[in-house]
Amino acid sequence: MAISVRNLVIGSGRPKICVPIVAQDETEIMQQIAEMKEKPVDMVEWRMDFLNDFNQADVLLKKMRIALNHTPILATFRTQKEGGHTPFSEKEYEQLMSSILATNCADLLDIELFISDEVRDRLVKLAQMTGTKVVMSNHDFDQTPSKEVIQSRLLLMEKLGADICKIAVMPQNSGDVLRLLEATNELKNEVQVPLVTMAMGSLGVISRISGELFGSALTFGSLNQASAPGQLPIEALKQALECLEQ
Ligand SMILES: O=C1C[C@@](O)(C(=O)O)C[C@@H](O)[C@@H]1O
Repeated sequence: MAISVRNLVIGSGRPKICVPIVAQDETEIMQQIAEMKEKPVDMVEWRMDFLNDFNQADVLLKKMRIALNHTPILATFRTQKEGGHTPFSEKEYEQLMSSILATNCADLLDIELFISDEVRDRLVKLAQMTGTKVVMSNHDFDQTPSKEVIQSRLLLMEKLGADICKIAVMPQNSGDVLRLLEATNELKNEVQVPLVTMAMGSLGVISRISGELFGSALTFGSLNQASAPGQLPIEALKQALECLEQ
């Protein structure tokens, strides 16, 4: 099923292109936003774990909201155990995410499935109260779990209130990529929310462009610096998606 965020429909038609902002401070953030202006960007993900200083994150987000006009913003703090850049306690995670929600400037918030149950559930509730969509996520940078595990994690996310369920895995061989695609394809008509799945690294590139066929609604493309291995530059990603568009 598709959802709308501002004017963007996620979950029908070609996968939408989400571009991560990977920046240390306001100057870099604004430079990247300016560079995006000419590019086919459907949504921006702000990877807050790359920031030098988290204290001003809410103030920065308000400025980004203005600079980005109507482009939807996904706010993400990726924890280190799931591939993030900076060590952070759960308490800090919850405080940062709550301060982001209080601005009402993020359209979507990434909440990790495996943060503690209490923090996760409190943040989901807070996001719902502020009308912010929840992208629940899980990342495995070492391997690709079994099809059953991939599917059960995505189903659990839906049950816990996710508006979008996302999983990224690391394939060791082509069979792993196929399993991720099969898990997605089988589940796409069983869930009521859009799925976002990807196999990372060079082996997994096919999964970043084939979402319309197999059921992944969003794909991450890089501006200058990739936020995860295997991301294609935005223009190449757009071209590949157009080639495969049905
Ligand atoms: O969850 C994801 C997906 C991702 O890990 C990728 O593989 O493209 C990139 C991250 O920035 C994002 O938060």
